[in-house]
Amino acid sequence: MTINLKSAKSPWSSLDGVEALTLHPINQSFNKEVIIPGSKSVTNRAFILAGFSNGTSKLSGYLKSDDTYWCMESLKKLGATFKFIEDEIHITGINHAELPDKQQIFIGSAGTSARFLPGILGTQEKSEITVTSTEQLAVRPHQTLHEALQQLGVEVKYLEEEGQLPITIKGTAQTGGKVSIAGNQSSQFISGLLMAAPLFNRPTEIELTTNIVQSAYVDITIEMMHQFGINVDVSDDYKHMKVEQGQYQPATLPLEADLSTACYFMALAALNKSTIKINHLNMESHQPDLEVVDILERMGATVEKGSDYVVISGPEQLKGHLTIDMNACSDQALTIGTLAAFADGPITITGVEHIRHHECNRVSALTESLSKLGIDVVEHQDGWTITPGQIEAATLDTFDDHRVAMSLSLVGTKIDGVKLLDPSCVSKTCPTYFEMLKSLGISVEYN
Ligand SMILES: O=C(O)C1=C[C@@H](OP(=O)(O)O)[C@@H](O)[C@H](O)C1
Ligand SMILES: C=C(OP(=O)(O)O)C(=O)O
Repeated sequence: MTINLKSAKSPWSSLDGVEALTLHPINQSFNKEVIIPGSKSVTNRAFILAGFSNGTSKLSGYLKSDDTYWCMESLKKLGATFKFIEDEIHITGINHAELPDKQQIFIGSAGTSARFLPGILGTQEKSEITVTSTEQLAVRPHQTLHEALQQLGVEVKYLEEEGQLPITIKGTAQTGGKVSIAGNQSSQFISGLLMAAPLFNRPTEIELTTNIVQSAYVDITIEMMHQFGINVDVSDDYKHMKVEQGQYQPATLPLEADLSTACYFMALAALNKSTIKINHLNMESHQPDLEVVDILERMGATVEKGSDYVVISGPEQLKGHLTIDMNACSDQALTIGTLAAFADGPITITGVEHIRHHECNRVSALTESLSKLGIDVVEHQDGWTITPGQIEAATLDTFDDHRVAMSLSLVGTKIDGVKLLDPSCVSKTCPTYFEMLKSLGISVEYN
């Protein structure tokens, strides 16, 4: 029996049937403004917390993409209702005590749903929920989270391969209590435990046995749990967290724009001696990819930060001779790795071993892609040393990974004829990405 699917394409995907696209360079500087769609991380947290609140939440600024579509559909199957009213989404939550006795949900390729939902689904003894996904997501790391949930009284059963999706989740008479978990594979495991904790039938204490990668995502979780009425006690070193039992309360919230998506537009300006103003950003955001602004500054870009915008202007020549630890904002390692090919000296990126287990093995995917473009790349276990050189156009695989596609698209804005295969994978988090590039004057030819 195989119940996982190959594709996460949804009614919110774009570029249906487009097998490849070719990019052509800009050839002149531009000075433009853009608005970035909602954050996938914030939207899926808001959908889930609203979906388990006792009332109706009103959210604006949410993201429409494959990851958020399948999260919404899963919550609807569990009993939540979603209504689109003008530019808001109104979500009426389910009481977790009324989860269906038996149900099967499909979460697409979303790491967020895979790590945030199992805990919450394990808060009821009577219900048995099967979680299926794409084949890509099925084989990403999950078992550390599942073992932690088992310590907390949740039953997790593997339906195919040990440690992989699909799984069936069921609560028991006694959930909650103390749990120890490692945070060095994925911060999402910790976020998932935190979000479930108030709904367990005992108070929950989480102890971290390692540091947390991309720990700012845990800050986003704690901040949003607070917005939905639940407080988390955290020690200064993040090693101990304590969550009391409680019910999520509905919230009315504007959701933040996606700072990960914003980075491709900042990088585009930095690379093309151009200026971009990105409006409606939360410049105090916990989203870790905001750190890219400082990285671009180190690479020679000029930065102006406003209260709700940032302006990035690219230099004549991007600077190299840098070592950059990107552990805290590793979703952007591919973006900076791609820009490194255009710098005036080598750039070493460190601290990103865990991205070998994201949508694809991102470390080897960038090595392969830049090598095809003629760039000298030395791959390390936790990153690369990239030495700029003569770049030749090539046809590039996108590994069904939105971040590979968006990062490599940057090369096509400088070098004529770069062809990207399967560009619709950007629909995971930004279905409108290539149309946004076009609106900035970049030539995108769909093949
Ligand atoms: O919590 C979140 O919303 C996310 C956490 C990070 O995952 P890991 O901590 O698994 O690296 C990040 O890469 C992902 O894009 C979004
Ligand atoms: C790793 C990512 O996604 P996910 O939420 O599926 O983990 C990402 O968006 O770069």
